[in-house]
Amino acid sequence: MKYTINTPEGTRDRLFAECRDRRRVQNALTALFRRRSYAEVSTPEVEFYDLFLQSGNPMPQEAMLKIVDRSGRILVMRPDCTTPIARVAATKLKTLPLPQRLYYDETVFRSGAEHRGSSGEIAQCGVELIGAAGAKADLEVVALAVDALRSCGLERFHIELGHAGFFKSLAAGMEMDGETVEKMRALIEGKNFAALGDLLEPYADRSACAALARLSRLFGGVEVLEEAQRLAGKNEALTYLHDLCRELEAAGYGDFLRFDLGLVHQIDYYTGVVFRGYVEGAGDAVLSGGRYDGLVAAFGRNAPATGFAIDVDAVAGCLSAGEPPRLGVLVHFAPGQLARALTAVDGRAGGTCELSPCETLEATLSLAREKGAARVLVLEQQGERLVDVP
Ligand SMILES: N[C@@H](Cc1c[nH]c[nH+]1)C(=O)O
Repeated sequence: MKYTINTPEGTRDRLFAECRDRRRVQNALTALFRRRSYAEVSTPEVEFYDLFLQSGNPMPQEAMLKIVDRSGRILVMRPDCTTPIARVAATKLKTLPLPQRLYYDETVFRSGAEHRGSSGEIAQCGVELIGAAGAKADLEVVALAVDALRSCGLERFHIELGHAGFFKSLAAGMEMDGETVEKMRALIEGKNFAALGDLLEPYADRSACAALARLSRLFGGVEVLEEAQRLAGKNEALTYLHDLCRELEAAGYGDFLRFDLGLVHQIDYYTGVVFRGYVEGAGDAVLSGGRYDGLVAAFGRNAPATGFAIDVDAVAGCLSAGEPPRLGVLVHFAPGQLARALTAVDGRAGGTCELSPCETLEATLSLAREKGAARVLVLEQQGERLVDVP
């Protein structure tokens, strides 16, 4: 018989330290979210493909893992937590007063090389603040994004802020057809300057052209907003970002903030402030989010919203790994002594003491040697003794 030993593309097994670090990050994040009054929700791992169609297809179809159910309907493995939560907010939570603060600790599934290359199965911890428009909600969520990364033990990271409205207002001034705008968005996102230059050439007389050509270079400190204003004139999105940043600076978050006006998410439901979190020294973003004011309305309830998700494994990979616990003691117990044996294990730090399944003390000693335990605790009807492993 031939065994199947590989796992499907984009998935892998995670062992010991990886599970422990992932759990540590999840615990830190969910504890913080609960402290800020976010309540946990969980949605199914599979959804109807139509759900994503109905919400305006926020992500490319080829990025979704599809399954066909018994009746022939197309299902997708949850490619995003925000869209199903928008569905829940518009339906099951319809009678609850807004805003609602929700958090999740779930896995999303994405196919295609552009989704973090090696991993199509992404553990996400995130929040959605649903039913709150305006600067105070954006401030709350960006501050929470910084605090969330700090709560995991990260110190050297930053959040890059952009605004979906800036690109949209510039594109509107270009009088381009929708397809060309999409092409331009992809070139800006991919920082493909040469092709972008070619695409913009016929539009050189439009006033927004210079700003669009520079957009993917407009990242850095507050001076970026000034440069953008020089290129594009006074713009609501720029003023909004400027004011938001001032408030965040006053609250002590300034050191963690940068701007990236060329930040265009691949997910397409964003309408306002957008942001990503980067850990210094690591390439990909570990956090991604922003304002999405039209998504809940796609399911029948008018509710502006904002939120973010953190890639748990990416954060865990940036933390310095702690020492795993070392096995020190094996417990060899006589018949009738199970309760005492368990008490002995429970009384020591997790992972440092375990039961021996062996019938004879010789076998337990040789097991202890093999596993590197220094001692064996022998529990008999009368008394106990600690034996050094020779
Ligand atoms: N769902 C988004 C993150 C997000 C949460 N809320 C808003 N945006 C993602 O997976 O990138």
